[in-house]
Amino acid sequence: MIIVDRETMKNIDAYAINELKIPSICLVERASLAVLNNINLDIRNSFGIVASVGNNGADGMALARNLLSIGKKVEIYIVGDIKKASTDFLINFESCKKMTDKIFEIRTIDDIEFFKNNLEKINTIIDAIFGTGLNRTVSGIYSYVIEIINLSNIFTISIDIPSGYDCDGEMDFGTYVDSDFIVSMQLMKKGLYYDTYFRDKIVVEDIGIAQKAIDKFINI
Ligand SMILES: NC(=O)C1=CN([C@@H]2O[C@H](COP(=O)(O)OP(=O)(O)OC[C@H]3O[C@@H](n4cnc5c(N)ncnc54)[C@H](O)[C@@H]3O)[C@@H](O)[C@H]2O)[C@H](O)CC1
Ligand SMILES: [K+]
Repeated sequence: MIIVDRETMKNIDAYAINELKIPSICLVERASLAVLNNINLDIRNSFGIVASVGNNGADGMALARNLLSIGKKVEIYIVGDIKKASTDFLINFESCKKMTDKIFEIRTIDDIEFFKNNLEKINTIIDAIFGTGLNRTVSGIYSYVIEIINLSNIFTISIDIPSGYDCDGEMDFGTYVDSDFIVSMQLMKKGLYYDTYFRDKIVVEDIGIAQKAIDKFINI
């Protein structure tokens, strides 16, 4: 098994997209389908997609669109400034806006209360707040949202990495999602592998990042 740190994963991602010209939206779509294929859709019918506005959130928007397409109950909660959203986030966010009006921004303490109360109506949380882009302490509204997710005791699936958890397993960024299951993209992340608490709750899925990009940065 190949195990990578954050920097190596970011380098591989960038090389695949910028040098091999693999469209990043294709990787995002594959990531969303990788999560979808790991959900038991016979028992999971109502979803709260909790996303920030980077590419971990982009994976979340693509998954939300796919869940809406098959008729699942989906509520989308955005934590972060949509005006700063990544291009890939906006592509599927635009579609989600056409498919549902249950899209809520979490910015204030009142929004936090609304979020907490609404969670009672769903049976699965999708954590799409942060992935390999986490680079500083989790604070403010982000930490409130993560605490509410953890206190909810609702089955929580994290995209790529539990939000707030350091990909390399070295830094304490304050708080992180206590994921029940993690679908990590393409390669096992160092922090998750060496942390026995998460290692048994994770699957690694191929999302179409070419072996040529991996070989360039991995010295086997
Ligand atoms: N193109 C690709 O490389 C692919 C990535 N995939 C997914 O994308 C994430 C990595 O996305 P990125 O945009 O780099 O960062 P995040 O979405 O993890 O974070 C968003 C954004 O948040 C800011 N930030 C960092 N730390 C904090 C903090 N403590 N508080 C507030 N904000 C914070 C920072 O600016 C980040 O940019 C990867 O994990 C995958 O899920 C696709 O799956 C495949 C292609
Ligand atoms: K995440």
